[in-house]
Amino acid sequence: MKLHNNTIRGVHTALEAIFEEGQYADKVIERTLKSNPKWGARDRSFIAETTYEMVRWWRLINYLSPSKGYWDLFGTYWLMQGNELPPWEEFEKLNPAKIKEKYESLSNPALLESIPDWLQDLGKEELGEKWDAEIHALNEEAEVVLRVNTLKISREKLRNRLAEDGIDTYMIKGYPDALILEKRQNVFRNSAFKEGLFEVQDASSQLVADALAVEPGMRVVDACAGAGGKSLHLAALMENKGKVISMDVEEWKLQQAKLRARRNGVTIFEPKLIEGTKTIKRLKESADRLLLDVPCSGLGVLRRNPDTKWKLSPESIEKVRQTQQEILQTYPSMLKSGGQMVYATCSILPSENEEQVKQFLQSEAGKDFELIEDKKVLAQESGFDGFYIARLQRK
Ligand SMILES: C[S@@+](CC[C@H](N)C(=O)[O-])C[C@H]1O[C@@H](n2cnc3c(N)ncnc32)[C@H](O)[C@@H]1O
Repeated sequence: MKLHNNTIRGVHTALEAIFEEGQYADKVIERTLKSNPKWGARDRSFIAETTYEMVRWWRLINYLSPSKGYWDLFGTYWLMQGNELPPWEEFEKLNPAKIKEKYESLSNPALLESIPDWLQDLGKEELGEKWDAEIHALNEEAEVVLRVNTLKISREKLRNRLAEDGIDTYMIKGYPDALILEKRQNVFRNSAFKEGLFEVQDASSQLVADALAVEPGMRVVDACAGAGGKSLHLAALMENKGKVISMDVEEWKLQQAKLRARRNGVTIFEPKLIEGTKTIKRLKESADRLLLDVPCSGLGVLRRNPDTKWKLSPESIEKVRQTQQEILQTYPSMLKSGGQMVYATCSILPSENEEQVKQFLQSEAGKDFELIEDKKVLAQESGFDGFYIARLQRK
């Protein structure tokens, strides 16, 4: 592949914003790509993919590179991918044989998987022998998965329609609404997306709404709805009949959800900002189903958000665990007797998952609840994001 100076500069600008200004990788890439309308489709995918991959392998690249200069870092990354460097003066300091030798003499697993030492220790402590294969799987590039909006089109019809536009997809067993892209490409510009015929949503994430066993006509509360990914799925499973009350503490996310609901043709969506415990109390025993898709470390979705590795800390994970238990202690009161709820995270750590549910069930707030089943979705086994999904019933 031929390298171009100006697209590499695009990658540098993005990396600077991510590592020096602490901005989120997805937002930075979106902005970088917008900054130069002259870049074609190939340039754009080079910038997006290279930035993501360099963020993913940042610790390892920094270790192998002769300096912290962006040209050295990029050149090191390029060589790590098995490519050759062009004879540019920017790459003069790089010695491919030296980098290879340094890589081959490595044995520290945290360096090899390019994660912080504390994360290696935590992963081992929580997942034991499953950790090594899990972090390896979480370092792979994610596939692009679509969720068909069955309110507007069937999976088969959407598949044919996308194929006409050169977007080939395949289906997999166990994920009734999913289509997986054969080849990574930008689907947001496709007319089918603009018409609300699909959303981009990982296959594991699609299992969450399925687990809630909703039916048309029910009153469903999605208490941590964010930008509404799972609310939209719930509404589709409910055939747009009943009510989906989508709550969050961040108003801007609910605004985004509102726009997406419109595009998806979802009319049973009702956004509700959580302004304190009062908002929760007002909905006491009013829901047939409750989804708690709680904030989490995001360690199950490192493939998609590799910058999470560098933003997390043991303290931030502890803080998020506290929020998870606070939510479990108060939000289930919104569920009617006999109703069901799902507690879900995109984390693979038992301390955010089954241990939280156990603590809830043993507490006063959980005494009327029982666990029906739970699913620990590991990336190494599923091939998709890591998730935890527990289904509980209120007696
Ligand atoms: C995992 S995300 C939700 C993703 C969303 N369900 C989806 O499918 O796109 C967790 C959400 O919980 C929200 N959140 C954080 N603290 C909360 C709280 N105390 N109560 C309710 N939501 C909260 C965050 O703003 C975030 O949008």
